[in-house]
Amino acid sequence: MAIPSKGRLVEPVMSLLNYVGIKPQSMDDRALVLPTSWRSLSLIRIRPEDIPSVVESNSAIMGITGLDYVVENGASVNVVERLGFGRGRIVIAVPSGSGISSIDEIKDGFRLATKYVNITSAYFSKLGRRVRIVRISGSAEVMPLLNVADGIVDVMSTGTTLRLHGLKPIGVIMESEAVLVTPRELNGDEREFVDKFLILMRGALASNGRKLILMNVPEEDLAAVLKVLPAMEGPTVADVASGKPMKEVISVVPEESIPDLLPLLKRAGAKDILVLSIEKVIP
Ligand SMILES: Nc1ncnc2c1ncn2[C@@H]1O[C@H](COP(=O)(O)OP(=O)(O)OP(=O)(O)O)[C@@H](O)[C@H]1O
Ligand SMILES: O=P(O)(O)OC[C@H]1O[C@H](OP(=O)(O)OP(=O)(O)O)[C@H](O)[C@@H]1O
Ligand SMILES: [Mg+2]
Repeated sequence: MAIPSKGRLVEPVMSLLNYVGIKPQSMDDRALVLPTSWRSLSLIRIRPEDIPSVVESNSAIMGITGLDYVVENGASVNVVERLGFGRGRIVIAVPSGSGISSIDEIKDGFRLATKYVNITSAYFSKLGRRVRIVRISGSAEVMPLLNVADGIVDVMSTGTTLRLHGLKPIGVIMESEAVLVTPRELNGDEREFVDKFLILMRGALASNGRKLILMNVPEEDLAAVLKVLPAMEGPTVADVASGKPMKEVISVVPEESIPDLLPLLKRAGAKDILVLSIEKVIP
């Protein structure tokens, strides 16, 4: 699997893999190939912008990178999952005092500094506009200040970096987030491996923020307890083998509901409440 060697995505990708149960076996931060606790899986650390090419050539059967880099690269790969982190918008931004407030006001010859050369040129070609693209590989926000360009196309998340450099967004070209990509063609074994990974990864993502809660409830209090208890699909109510008029109630609830939920459950009559972490949810 190709994973980012630098930048924003490194940490969330490593923690996602950890969640799935994949642990790198090398601690050497210079190592580009990391064997893992899954014997048939190695992680290859690649620049995020190069990951689409590596996956397209079948040299890795999976890769995690930004959707923006997949589009920019133009590689023919399948985007099999959106991962919900590394979210941003690729925007066109101009100096706040420029008097320009929409893309329509960007005329032929306008200089745009960007590392998203292909995305930018495709966008303006479609509009029939001939902008001048200044290829850079980072620090885009400073380029208008230096008069290297009249505006930029770059990723924006909170907008802080744009504001800090006297820029304002005037249009969104695309939304981006981290994605899992695979080659167009996989053999049977590879497909099986990717499917196994996907089941575990979706399970880990779905379990995020959820807790398993179990409790004993005297039968006469059951209705009151069920009234306050949220559940994924209705709580499970099971008999307790003690012979007492007692039930065991099991449910999966959002983690943030726990502080409010516990006193409500106690008051409703629940006893011996256990709150447990969920490793995976496989539908
Ligand atoms: N502030 C941000 N918030 C969320 N996602 C971001 C942010 N900045 C970049 N990304 C996304 O993270 C991915 C990898 O970013 P990376 O660190 O390589 O680049 P960058 O920070 O955008 O640029 P550079 O390192 O070239 O300045 C990209 O897909 C990008 O869209
Ligand atoms: O809209 P904002 O929330 O301000 O985020 C946008 C900024 O984040 C990214 O840079 P990053 O912080 O990763 O810095 P670097 O890539 O220059 O190290 C990106 O290149 C933008 O400059
Ligand atoms: Mg960065």
